[in-house]
Amino acid sequence: MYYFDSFLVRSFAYFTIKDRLPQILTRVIDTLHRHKNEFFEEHGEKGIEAEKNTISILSKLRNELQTDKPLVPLDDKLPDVPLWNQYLEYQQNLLDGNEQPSWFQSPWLYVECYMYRRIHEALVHNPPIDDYDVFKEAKIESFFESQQAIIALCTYLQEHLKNIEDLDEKQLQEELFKLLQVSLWGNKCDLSISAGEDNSQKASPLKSLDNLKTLILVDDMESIWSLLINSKKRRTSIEVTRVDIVLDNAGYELITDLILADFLLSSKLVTEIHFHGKCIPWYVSDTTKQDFNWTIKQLQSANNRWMSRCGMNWEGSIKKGVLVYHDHIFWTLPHEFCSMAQVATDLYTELQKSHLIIFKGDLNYRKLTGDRKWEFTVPFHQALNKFHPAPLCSLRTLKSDVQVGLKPGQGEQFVTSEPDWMICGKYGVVQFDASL
Ligand SMILES: O=P(O)(O)OC[C@@]1(O)O[C@H](CO)[C@@H](O)[C@@H]1O
Ligand SMILES: [Mn+2]
Repeated sequence: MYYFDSFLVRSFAYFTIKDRLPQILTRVIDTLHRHKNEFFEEHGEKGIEAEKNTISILSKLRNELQTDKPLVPLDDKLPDVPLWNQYLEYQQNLLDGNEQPSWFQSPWLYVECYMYRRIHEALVHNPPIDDYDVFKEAKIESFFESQQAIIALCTYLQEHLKNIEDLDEKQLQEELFKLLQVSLWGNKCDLSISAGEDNSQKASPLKSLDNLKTLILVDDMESIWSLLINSKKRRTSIEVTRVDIVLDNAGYELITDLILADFLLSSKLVTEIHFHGKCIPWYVSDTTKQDFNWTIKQLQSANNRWMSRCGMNWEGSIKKGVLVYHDHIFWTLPHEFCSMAQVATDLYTELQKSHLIIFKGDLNYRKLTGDRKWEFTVPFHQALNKFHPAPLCSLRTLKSDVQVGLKPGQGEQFVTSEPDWMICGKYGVVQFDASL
């Protein structure tokens, strides 16, 4: 480990930038090669030309990355370009005069986000394939690889929870805890950490919960339960209880989030759910609006009756306005969340309407905590650095070396027995922050 301009450039970060990011770029180039005919059929010669140009831009990008070239401003005229280029200037100002931000010499969080935005820029510059999602194939494959687990969850929701009104409070709490854990462990299925290798859910999601419980390092599920049940008890017939879920990966993880949302609505713990997805293809498997709509349609047309019932119900909830999908450019900027109030005031104001914001996944956790090398025992509230639009919680499996809110010795216990405990995705947290 070494310090660089107050950012600790960490060994895992270096591995990611030097090895994993080029692998991801290579997969993207390979995907474009493999879809050449599709581009020709759809767009003729123009499609082939666009594919060729995009591949050469991405090959050049990969070389820049691998040879630690300076980071350059974006120029694809999309609305987020000024924010990206201001951020580059901010990074420039952190350095002394003659140095320039470069791939190895800039904060990991920034250069990784920057790479995904540069991939998008390469496509945007090459109509008519400018709206092509280079990760779509991987996300779809991951969905189909997780079919058994998805069927198990839809069956559980439709069969086991069909008489949800008859459940008493204790049973309701138990079901909430189960589905919070299913949503937490759904976060293991992320294609960025696997650099695109299959990372689908094979085991039955509900059967494995008990022996995974000990792997939850921070368990604030009780706090989430009391916030929701008290809000339900206090709520008059015309009032709203709103939960926002800041989504992470498409495929299996998105299903776990939809199942959790359905339970929250059907149990009347919550009256509306707001989902937040990404505006552009991001970190290989993150959910875009296209992924969200495709997933609902896919369920509806499934030949499994419980899957299609879920798909119909969820489309109905969207039509009724109790399930709302948002996407804001802030989620695909490099900024830490403590700057949201300044950088994306409209989004911060929107999130202030929520009673509970659930942040899914590791990248969101890194942005919540500013991706700093905090001491493990620093309180979560302190690491949030005044980011607090509403009570919030993180459901995150550990895939990068930042963790706060642990008890003394809880992190240190792994240093010898499991040195990669923070990056292997085996451990998780359900970490809650109540109020300012
Ligand atoms: O946010 P997610 O999907 O849980 O994880 C994103 C991730 O795979 O990408 C980064 C490493 O490349 C890390 O933040 C993390 O490992
Ligand atoms: Mn992700």
